[in-house]
Formats: sequence, structure tokens, C-alpha cells
Amino acid sequence: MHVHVNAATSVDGKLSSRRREQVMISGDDDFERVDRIRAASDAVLVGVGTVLADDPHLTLDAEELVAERAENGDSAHPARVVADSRARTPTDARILDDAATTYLLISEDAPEARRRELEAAGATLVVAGAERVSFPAAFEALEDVGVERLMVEGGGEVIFSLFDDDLVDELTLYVGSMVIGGRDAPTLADGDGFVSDFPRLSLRDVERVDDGVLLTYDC
Ligand SMILES: NC(=O)c1ccc[n+]([C@@H]2O[C@H](COP(=O)([O-])OP(=O)(O)OC[C@H]3O[C@@H](n4cnc5c(N)ncnc54)[C@H](OP(=O)(O)O)[C@@H]3O)[C@@H](O)[C@H]2O)c1
Ligand SMILES: Nc1nc(=O)c(N)c(NC[C@H](O)[C@H](O)[C@H](O)COP(=O)(O)O)[nH]1
Repeated sequence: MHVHVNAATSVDGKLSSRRREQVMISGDDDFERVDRIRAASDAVLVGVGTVLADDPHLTLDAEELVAERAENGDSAHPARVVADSRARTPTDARILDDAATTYLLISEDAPEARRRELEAAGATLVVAGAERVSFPAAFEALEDVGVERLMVEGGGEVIFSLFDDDLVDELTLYVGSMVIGGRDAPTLADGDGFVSDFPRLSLRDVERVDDGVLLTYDC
């Protein structure tokens, strides 16, 4: 499976503010680029932290991209995937509408009652990991249902784990020309952080987009 992480940060590396509310870092051109990556993916993954903070829909905005997928025999939108060990996704989350298939990656510890509620709300559950979602196991299960190209849209906890598990193939990072600051504001890679064996990336491309910079790395 090809795993492509995409994110937008401020110049100081923050994904949003200490309030963890969505901050518009990207401009129109960058959001169009994000839409194109989504369109070229079989599924788009976020962590439950992003679902709770942003309530994203994770579908395509551009009708022509939906039409292109149809011409290729693909579903209108890529599948949506949430890493959610304890099945905390709200049943009225936008990602659970019927616009696309939604997989919830949960752990064996996820409460039975929540599992039933989320299945009734339309989610397809994938159990991977004892207490926390195991990405290596979850990605094998996603491959079994045909996910070959996976886009990851954050947030920082999930992105750290994917680097920790050595599962990232490609990173596109839009750095917007703004400062967010705050020691508690989420960054591109949070988790416990590395103290040695830091993942080293290979810079493939640098491009000016909107009033910021798009960095593309092979990982
Ligand atoms: N600018 C951007 O590009 C961008 C993109 C996305 C999000 N954001 C912002 O980022 C913030 C949310 O980021 P976040 O870091 O709090 O949330 P996140 O990474 O989206 O979700 C984190 C949660 O995912 C669950 N998870 C399940 N398995 C995991 C695993 N193996 N490793 C890590 N996490 C796992 C954990 O909850 P459980 O233990 O309950 O499973 C964890 O707390 C929001 O402020 C949002 O606005 C910005
Ligand atoms: N590329 C990008 N630039 C940003 O400035 C920003 N705040 C996000 N944030 C990513 C996060 O996952 C958002 O929640 C989804 O981009 C919302 O997706 P929808 O429009 O609801 O489909 N992503």
C-alpha cells in the first residue's frame, strides 16, 4: 500500500491552535491540490482527534474529479477511514453520512455498545490492535478490501505513529505564512516524539503555492 501524508502547518510547525479548532492555513490553490490527492486515493484517513475537532467530511469538492473517478469505474469519493481505538466517533459525525464508505479502525477494547451504535450509523468496523489501533494490522485489513493508495490528512498523533511504524511513503507539507505558536498546539508529529533514530526524509520538490510553500518528501 502507498501511504501519502498531507498536512498544512504554520511556519512554526503547528497544525492548529491550542484550542484545537480548525485553522485555515491553506489557501484555495492548496485546498484544490488536496482535493486532487483525495481523488487519486482509494481511501482518506484521519484520527478521531481530527474528527472531534474538525468534523471533516473528507469527500471531493470538485465535480470534475468525481466525474473522472466515475469514468475510471471508481466510487464517487474515496472511502473514509478513522483511527478510533475506543469507538469515540460521534454517531452524527459528517464522515458517517452515506456519501462514501467509512471504515472505523477500532481496538479489541472498544465497548460493544459503541460498536453497535456506530455500525447502525453506517460505519464498517475493522478491529486491529488490543488497546490501541495497530496501523500495520489495520493497513493489511484495508489492503484486503482493495485500498492500495491511502491518503492521511492528520492529525499530529496519527502522523507520529505512522512515522514510528515506518509506514509513510510520501509527505506533502504546505507551510502557510503565519505563526500560530503555543506549546500545547498540535504539531505535524506529536505522540511521544523521537529521541534517536529520527526519521530522515528525502526532499523531492519545493514549490510556491498561494502565499506559502509546498514541500514534497519521499519517506
Ligand atoms: N492543518 C492540518 O493539515 C490538519 C490536519 C488534521 C488535523 N488538524 C488539526 O489537528 C488537531 C487534531 O490532531 P490530533 O493529533 O489531536 O488528532 P489525530 O491525530 O487526528 O487523532 C489522534 C487520536 O487518534 C487515535 N488513534 C488511534 N490509533 C492511534 C495510533 N496508533 N496512534 C495515534 N493515535 C491513534 C487516538 O485516540 P484513541 O486512543 O481514542 O484511539 C488519538 O488520540 C485538530 O486541532 C485539527 O484541527 C490539522
Ligand atoms: N490541507 C489542509 N489545510 C488546512 O489549512 C487545514 N486546516 C487542513 N485540515 C485538514 C483537516 O482534516 C480538515 O478537517 C479537512 O481538510 C476538512 O475536510 P472537509 O473539507 O470537511 O472534507 N488541511
